[in-house]
Amino acid sequence: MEDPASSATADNPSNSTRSYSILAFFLPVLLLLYYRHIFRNKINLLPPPGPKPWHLIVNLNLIGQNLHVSLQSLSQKYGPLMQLKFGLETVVVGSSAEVAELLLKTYDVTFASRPPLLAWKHANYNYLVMPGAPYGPHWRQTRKIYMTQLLSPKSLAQFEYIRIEERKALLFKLYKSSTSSSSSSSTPVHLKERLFMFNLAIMSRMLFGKRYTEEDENNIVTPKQFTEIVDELFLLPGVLDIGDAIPWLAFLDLQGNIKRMKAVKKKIDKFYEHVLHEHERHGKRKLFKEHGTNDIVDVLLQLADDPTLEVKLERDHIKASMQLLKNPEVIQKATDELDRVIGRNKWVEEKDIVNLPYIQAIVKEVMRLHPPLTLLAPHKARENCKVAGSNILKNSRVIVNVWAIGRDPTLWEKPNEFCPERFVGKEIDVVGHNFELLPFGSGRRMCVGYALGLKIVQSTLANLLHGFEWKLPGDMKKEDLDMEERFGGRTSRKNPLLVVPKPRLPLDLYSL
Ligand code: HEM
Repeated sequence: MEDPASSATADNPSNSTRSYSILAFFLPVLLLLYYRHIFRNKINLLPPPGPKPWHLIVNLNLIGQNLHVSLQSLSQKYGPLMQLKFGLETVVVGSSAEVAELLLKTYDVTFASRPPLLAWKHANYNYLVMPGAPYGPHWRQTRKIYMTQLLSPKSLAQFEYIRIEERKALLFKLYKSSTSSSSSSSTPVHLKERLFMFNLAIMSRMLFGKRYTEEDENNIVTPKQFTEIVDELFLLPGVLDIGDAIPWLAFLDLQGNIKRMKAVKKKIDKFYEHVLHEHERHGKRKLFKEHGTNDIVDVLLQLADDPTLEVKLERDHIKASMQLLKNPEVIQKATDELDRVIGRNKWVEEKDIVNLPYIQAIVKEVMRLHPPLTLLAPHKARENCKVAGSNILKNSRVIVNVWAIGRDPTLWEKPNEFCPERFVGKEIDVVGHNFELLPFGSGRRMCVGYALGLKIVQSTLANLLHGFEWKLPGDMKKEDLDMEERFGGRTSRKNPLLVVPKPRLPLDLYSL
């Protein structure tokens, strides 16, 4: 009998016809599947929407003086997740609470690195300073040191005496200027400048064990030199440098920024060397023996001898880490709360803040409308990542516009109005849990000093309102107040805020 299998030979014409018809039937299906696969991948590869780049200048032509404002208006056209080109750099911008949550929480680990900006290379110890450090063992270890040594709840409590002394000194100086004028009207004070110096004094004592904000012949820098250095260090990472956008043009230093970065690095290096020598010379005899506390330089010098550290602390690591460095009704409500809770016979202490919900609401509202950093420090994508249906490419610079989120009309009623009441009785915090309010960021790269920053801001604001009535100088009206931010590393009023303080507590409280 003939084996049916043996009859199915290649040269059998009926068999070949059957194969062709099967192929003819499946080919369109296979092609369809293949094209669907290609098409779908192509969709997967689509970047976030954004303006079309042109030539070398690419999207830089769209950026005005205030980057956060330009980015906000572009995002109104292209959406809350958009992509731009700054030179050769791919820049992805998140401008809504949802997108911020995706970037900083859902895909936190993907976006936890920093782009290698020139400022972080030249002025900040070759990316060793924590805000500019790439994700990895050095950053992890530095962050741990800060969280467990300098900025732990215990250290913050130990250093409270510095904040109390500096706050007393600030309030005393404000009182002095309120009484210094011979005429009945007091001299206006440049409040922003005073607060900057106050913060700097606290940080300088906590970090270096000494106040470098006052004239002292033993100090290696004058207060003016010290503040100039700090200003440059804050400002330079915020500049848009052509060398960051087009790296092969960096050597030309077309804007002169690299020269500035190197100059400030030289100055800060000399300063740090001096501080380190002073600490080494004092050895175990602390500069502030009376409180028995170590400043951060002491802590870092001790850690430098620790053989168990994952990354050996070299002198440059230590120096890098040292670099940490309009409504009368509202005022009436705040002072009513202060009078009721604190009374007129004492100053506000940090521990009182929990009982002052209106003061807390004012701080939140200030941080919503005027976040000290309008854009979070840039993050970097460590790998390709699909976010909200768009593909973000590895090495993209990722920016979150917290200023735009704070003014998003879909999140906030009357977003441009100053209204602390919007926070009263609401569970919205500023420490990275609520993505509509992110003054300190969120996730792995969130501000490491948020607890200290908040303590200083809340207690200072409370005492400024408790201790003084505030008036605008002469015939200046509240409408004349300029609340516009200038973009840079740290935002600040474009024009100085001059105000006149008048004491409102018993005079003996103002003495040092
Ligand atoms: C009101 C005060 C402060 C505000 C509003 C603030 C805000 C911020 C923001 C927005 C970031 C970037 C977060 C991100 O990239 O996602 C940041 C990072 C950082 N902040 Fe602050 N900060 C304040 C005070 C402080 C203080 C007092 C310290 C130190 C003592 C500090 C140390 C740092 C460091 C080291 C980083 C980098 C963290 C990292 O890259 O891992 N900040 N801060």
